[in-house]
Amino acid sequence: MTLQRERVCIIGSGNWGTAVAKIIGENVTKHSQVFEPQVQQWVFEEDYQGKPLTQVINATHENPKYLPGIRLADNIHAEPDLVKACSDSTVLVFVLPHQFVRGVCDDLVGKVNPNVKAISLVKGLEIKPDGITLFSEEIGRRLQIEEVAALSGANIADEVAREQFCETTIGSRSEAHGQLFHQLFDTPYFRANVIRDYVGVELCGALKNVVAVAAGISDGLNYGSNTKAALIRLGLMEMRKFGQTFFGGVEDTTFFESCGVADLITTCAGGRNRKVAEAFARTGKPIDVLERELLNGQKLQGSLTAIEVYQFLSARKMTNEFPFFDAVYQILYQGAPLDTIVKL
Ligand SMILES: NC(=O)C1=CN([C@@H]2O[C@H](COP(=O)(O)OP(=O)(O)OC[C@H]3O[C@@H](n4cnc5c(N)ncnc54)[C@H](O)[C@@H]3O)[C@@H](O)[C@H]2O)C=CC1
Ligand SMILES: O=C(CO)COP(=O)(O)O
Repeated sequence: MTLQRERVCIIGSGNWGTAVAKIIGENVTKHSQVFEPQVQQWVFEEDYQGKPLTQVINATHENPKYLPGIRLADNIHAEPDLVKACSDSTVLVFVLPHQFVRGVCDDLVGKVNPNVKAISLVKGLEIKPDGITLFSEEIGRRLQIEEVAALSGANIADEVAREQFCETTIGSRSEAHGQLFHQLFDTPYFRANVIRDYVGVELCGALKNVVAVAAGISDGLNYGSNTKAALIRLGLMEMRKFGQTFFGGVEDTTFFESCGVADLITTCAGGRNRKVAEAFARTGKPIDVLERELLNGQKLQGSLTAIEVYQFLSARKMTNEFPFFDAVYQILYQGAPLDTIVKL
């Protein structure tokens, strides 16, 4: 009997999506008894210097818009048609800015095999005033996929792409899926640890972005390392409280994984949320203007998550129980003084 090999599709091709494509392209070749060699990558099509980006990627094996200077394996095929990219696949890797997940899922309803295995690398939460959902659960519910896993960690994409050692955390309810995703992602320079607490993995990945905004504001005020460390600690406590209050089962040990305290440290030191928040503090320009000016099409997650968390808490009259998250929102969007962040 010959076992069916897994066919992988990566949904997304930004900075992280491209770094992950590099890892996946190499790992499917390494584990050739488990995975088909060809990997599809859905690319949100755009013009790059007069040519479609997918054409450029397929010709040069590089995504010069979102991860310049990094070569992808030849087995990565950039595909502009979402349904075509996914329809034949048995493994789906969602790696999109969180504001686009809803639209992508809308386009995929009824188009993917229900036995497909899926993992979300999205750092954000599906928050509406009336409720809060993890993207793994939202993707699973919308596309009728069982037990969608999550991956999150201290993983600044450019550093991972340059093969600088780091760790990551995979949260999977299913042990078998956890093992499969370990084979798909783990490398000597990107060490993956599989745990069961997918809820904690995703919550950390989403909420640390709001803390990174606070860290950027602190940098913009020329405060030093002590202040940033204090903000990281205060933010971490509030992340934990948010998990305990709205998601009973988050385990404290998850905060000690790469997705927890390690991601807070790296994002608050070198991430995009930090960088744009620092510019906000220095210039006073609106965040969306700075995002366009500084990120060349890459997207912020923390400033949006700050609004979503605020609206969610506000609808429950609970903003005063989460003063850190409230302060970030008030500074970014309500004109509160920048140093509100150190007067909690
Ligand atoms: N960049 C990083 O260092 C890391 C990012 N992440 C997370 O990975 C997720 C994806 O982020 P990146 O790959 O960095 O993306 P990015 O922010 O670098 O790029 C934005 C992406 O969105 C696409 N896009 C634009 N409009 C769209 C639309 N209407 N529909 C669908 N896609 C559209 C663009 O083509 C581009 O691929 C985010 O949740 C992020 O927080 C996680 C770890 C590291
Ligand atoms: O999630 C990240 C690193 O783990 C990247 O954070 P930024 O989106 O702030 O760059």
